[in-house]
Amino acid sequence: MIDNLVLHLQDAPATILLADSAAQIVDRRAGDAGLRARLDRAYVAPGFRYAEEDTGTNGIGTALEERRPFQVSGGEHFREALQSLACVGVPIIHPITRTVEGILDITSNLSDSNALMGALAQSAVREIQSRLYAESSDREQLLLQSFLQASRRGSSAVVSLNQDVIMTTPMAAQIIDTSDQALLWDWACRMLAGRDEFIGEVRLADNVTVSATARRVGDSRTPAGIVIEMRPHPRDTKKSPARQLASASTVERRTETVKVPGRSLSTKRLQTELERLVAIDAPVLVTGEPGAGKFFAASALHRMQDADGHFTVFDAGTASVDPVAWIAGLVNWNKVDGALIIRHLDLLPEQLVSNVCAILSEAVDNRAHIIATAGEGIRQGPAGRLCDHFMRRIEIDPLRHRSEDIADISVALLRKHSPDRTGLRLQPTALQLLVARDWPGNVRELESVLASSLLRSMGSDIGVQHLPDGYRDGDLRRRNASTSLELAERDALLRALVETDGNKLLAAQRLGVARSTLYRKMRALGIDGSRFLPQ
Ligand SMILES: Nc1ncnc2c1ncn2[C@@H]1O[C@H](COP(=O)(O)OP(=O)(O)OP(=O)(O)O)[C@@H](O)[C@H]1O
Repeated sequence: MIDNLVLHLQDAPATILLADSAAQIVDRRAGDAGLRARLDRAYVAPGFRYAEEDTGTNGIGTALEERRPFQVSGGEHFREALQSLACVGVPIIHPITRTVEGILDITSNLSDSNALMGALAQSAVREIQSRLYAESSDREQLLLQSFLQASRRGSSAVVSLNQDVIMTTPMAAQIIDTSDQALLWDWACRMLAGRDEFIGEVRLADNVTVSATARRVGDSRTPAGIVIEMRPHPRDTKKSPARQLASASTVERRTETVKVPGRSLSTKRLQTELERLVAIDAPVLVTGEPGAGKFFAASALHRMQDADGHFTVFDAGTASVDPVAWIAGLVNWNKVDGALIIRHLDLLPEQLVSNVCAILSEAVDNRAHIIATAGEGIRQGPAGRLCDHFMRRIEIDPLRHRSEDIADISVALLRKHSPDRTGLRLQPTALQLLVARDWPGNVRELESVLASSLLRSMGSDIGVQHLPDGYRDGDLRRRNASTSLELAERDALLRALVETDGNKLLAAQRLGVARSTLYRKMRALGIDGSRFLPQ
């Protein structure tokens, strides 16, 4: 490569200097006799070192220091002996390791300098770098590609490494020191044993703690290396001045297996979805009807992600009481202190939507743990545009679509309301009645029915006689609806009634039918009108 460049400069009054990563000249080529003599007199020759700290501003040392092409002419040189020269130095950066391998410099007499010198040096260096890339192994190339992919993804600090090489984004370079390479490698190898991805916290050598996601690159038998995406804890971004070379210690998040009560297909799907989301640091939106268990699922997910961490709950439904204080609280939410759950996002007052949008965008960048719950209608309201921030969604089915869950959920709820009386159960006939209902208020309604039944049963199993009024009647069944069309109609009708708080006129308008039609349909489909508020 250098020989090629020499050919280019054969007749030009310029010389090519090659320096190593310590700014020591290792080669000098081309240049006429006059220039060579001048360079000799100024000690610009192999064996001499041109580090900026020793020689001041110069083409080699300053380009090395600044890691970028650097042009310097005449009097801009610090040393007098160099002031009759013009130089341009270009760092040769290894494409895999990103370390500066050396400097290619073109020097001429000041009177002969021209703007093309810089372009020529840069194109030569590009050529050298692409050869270095071609000569690197497949493993290193694969590692580089994964590194670039992760770096492009977002704002976290990225480190790619194996036993031989380490690549860092500028942000990562601020966080880690050279001594951290072995430490990170050791941590990631231990954590990735038997899996492809691990999320946890790692304490670096100078007590900087970072949340890190480590991913294996390549197959498990012959891995090319590991990509680690790190997010420093804000209090740790500045390294402590007294660097303590303590040994590595890993602070892993303790995860917990949470089993959602229920045996329906819908609950099994929910369980699988929650387990999948545990490893993903992205905002999650949980939607469903009122009382269906959105918050229950959100807190289960949080416990699965971080069993010991706490979370802060903000209820968007109460934001209109004091919007300024509400949004100030949200802005000041400190991600270090755990996860954030925003309930009833669909009820967020319109005036706060933009502020929450900004907070969510930042959270997405920081991969903070945010879970929001909302009614299914969120898309239609002003808060609809917030949905775009949630790449992960969970939908909680209404209880009437998963009546197989009622037995298991009842056991959990009875235990919750009567922790001392374990083994307390619903008698089969009572359970049968409960299973046959529509539950427009979903699990919340079931919970309040069971809580009041418990008071009546005074410690014994719950029978039909203990159920509250209106829940003992076996005729109030939904199972008269037999076809899927009828079931769909029932759902639409019930939803409209729930959403309008039982206001039949509004529900009929929402459905686009006359009120008389609504009553007729309710009777035909066995919907109990008395369960909704009288108009
Ligand atoms: N699968 C479940 N097992 C046991 N309890 C549940 C389950 N789902 C919900 N619950 C309980 O039911 C009640 C209502 O649930 P939750 O508050 O999660 O509903 P929601 O969908 O967030 O309601 P809303 O949006 O109306 O506030 C809570 O007390 C919750 O603990």
